[in-house]
Amino acid sequence: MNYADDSLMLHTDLYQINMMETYWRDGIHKRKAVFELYFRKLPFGNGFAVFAGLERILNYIQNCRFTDSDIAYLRNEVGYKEDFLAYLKNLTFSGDIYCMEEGELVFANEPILRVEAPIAEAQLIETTLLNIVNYQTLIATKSARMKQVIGDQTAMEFGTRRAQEMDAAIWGTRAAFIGGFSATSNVRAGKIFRIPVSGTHAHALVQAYQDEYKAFKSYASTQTECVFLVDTYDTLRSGVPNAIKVAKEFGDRIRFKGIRLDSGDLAYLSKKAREMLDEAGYKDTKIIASNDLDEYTIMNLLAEGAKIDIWGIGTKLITAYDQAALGAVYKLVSFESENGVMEDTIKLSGNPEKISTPGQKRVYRIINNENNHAEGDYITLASESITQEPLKMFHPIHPYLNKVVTNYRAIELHQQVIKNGHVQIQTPELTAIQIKVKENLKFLWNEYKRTLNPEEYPVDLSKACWENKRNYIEKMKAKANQN
Ligand SMILES: Nc1ncnc2c1ncn2[C@@H]1O[C@H](COP(=O)(O)OP(=O)(O)OP(=O)(O)O)[C@@H](O)[C@H]1O
Ligand SMILES: O=P(O)(O)OC[C@H]1O[C@H](OP(=O)(O)OP(=O)(O)O)[C@H](O)[C@@H]1O
Ligand SMILES: O=C(O)c1cccnc1
Repeated sequence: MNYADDSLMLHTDLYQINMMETYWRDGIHKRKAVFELYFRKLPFGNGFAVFAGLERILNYIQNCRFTDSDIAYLRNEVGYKEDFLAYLKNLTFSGDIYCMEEGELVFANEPILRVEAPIAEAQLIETTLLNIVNYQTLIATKSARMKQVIGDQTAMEFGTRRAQEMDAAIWGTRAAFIGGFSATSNVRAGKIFRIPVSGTHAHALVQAYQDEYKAFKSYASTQTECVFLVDTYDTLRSGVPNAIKVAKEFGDRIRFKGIRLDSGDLAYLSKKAREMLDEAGYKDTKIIASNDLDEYTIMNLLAEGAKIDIWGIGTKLITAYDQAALGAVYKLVSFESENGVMEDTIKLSGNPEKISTPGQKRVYRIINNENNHAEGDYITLASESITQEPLKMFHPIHPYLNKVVTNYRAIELHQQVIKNGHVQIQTPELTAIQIKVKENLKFLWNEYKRTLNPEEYPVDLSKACWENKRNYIEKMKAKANQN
């Protein structure tokens, strides 16, 4: 039997539904749970990450309802009983979600998103939320990292053909745009998200005509904006001269926008090609480079004085080539007890970095008013207020690393995006999110933004949050020892 693929409700791990059943049969499924989503280590050795994924999360939550085919599948193929299926059939997401804005800079071990919901519902959505945030944030971060190196020059996203399937191409393209890429070759992403689409042509065009000059001529006869790919046979002996020849022949009938280099020594070839274009009077014609580029090759090419104006980047961006996963997790930090009181929860680990921080929390960015730069992020318990001045910040794992900040402002990074299951915000235009990333980066000292070995940006706990964590560690260890 085939089941219609008509919802995302089963886009979760089986264990979530099994746990939901346990909670439901035990009658605790409606008890309020607080889960926080965060990652433990910044990707790519970068000094910051860029959060992306909220738009898709909101779409998902809005459509959170099991369809008939979902229920039929769970009944026929997984074997849940009718009473539990009846509960699932009527379920919608009824909780609250607090989240950073897309484009916010985010660091290790701070909650990006917080879910406050009946535990069964909060559990159900874990896998999808992680799936979305882990990928989109990874690609937005890779894109922003590349853009830090590229600076004000243009970066074009070329990755669809190499992406891990279609969803990755589409949402990865969106994340790449958030991180600072200007355009994509993926026309569907252009249609869905209104990302500018742009492109040149492939080697196949030249091969099809078996003659570079003829191929460029046919292209120029049919396209008004022309970027010629000049490396099919010999970049400097035939590619660039043929591009110039055709541009001259067509004159005002085309816009000779550029040439693309896709192999060989891109520094050397770009310099020579620039000379040839300039000599022929095409000073405004751009040089586009592609071929397995990443932030390191680009850094090298810039250091070599390459005359490249536009960077076309595919594989190493869309697949997050040097780090396949962000590793974000979703942890229960507080749960309603039998008598209706919220009690903090903790996950212990032999590795101090993996011990979760109990309690519902708030995250603030502390901006020094004197220099308008971020001193770090400050995590408090939700019950605390942050009015005390001066502010003592200390490292959560090495508390002797601390500092006192006096003249500052504290910007809360979470906003409520879902209330009782309903979306509370208007999602911003994609361009506005991209601009936000740029603005956010201005608050960061260069030491945190450099590509190689950036300084570690402080993410500190308030005293109350830290003491709460220490108390819970001791309490749970003592309990474990009694058993
Ligand atoms: N001047 C340069 N400095 C640093 N890296 C470069 C330079 N020129 C090219 N590269 C990079 O080096 C790699 C070149 O790869 P490789 O030599 O395998 O391919 P190629 O020159 O494209 O040859 P092919 O014709 O097989 O495609 C690419 O990642 C490219 O971006
Ligand atoms: O190198 P990337 O960063 O992944 O960028 C995308 C690559 O895709 C194309 O090559 P491909 O060999 O697929 O097609 P082509 O025949 O047009 O060169 C293009 O020429 C780029 O080299
Ligand atoms: O338009 C291009 O030049 C392009 C598109 C996809 C992949 N590589 C290059």
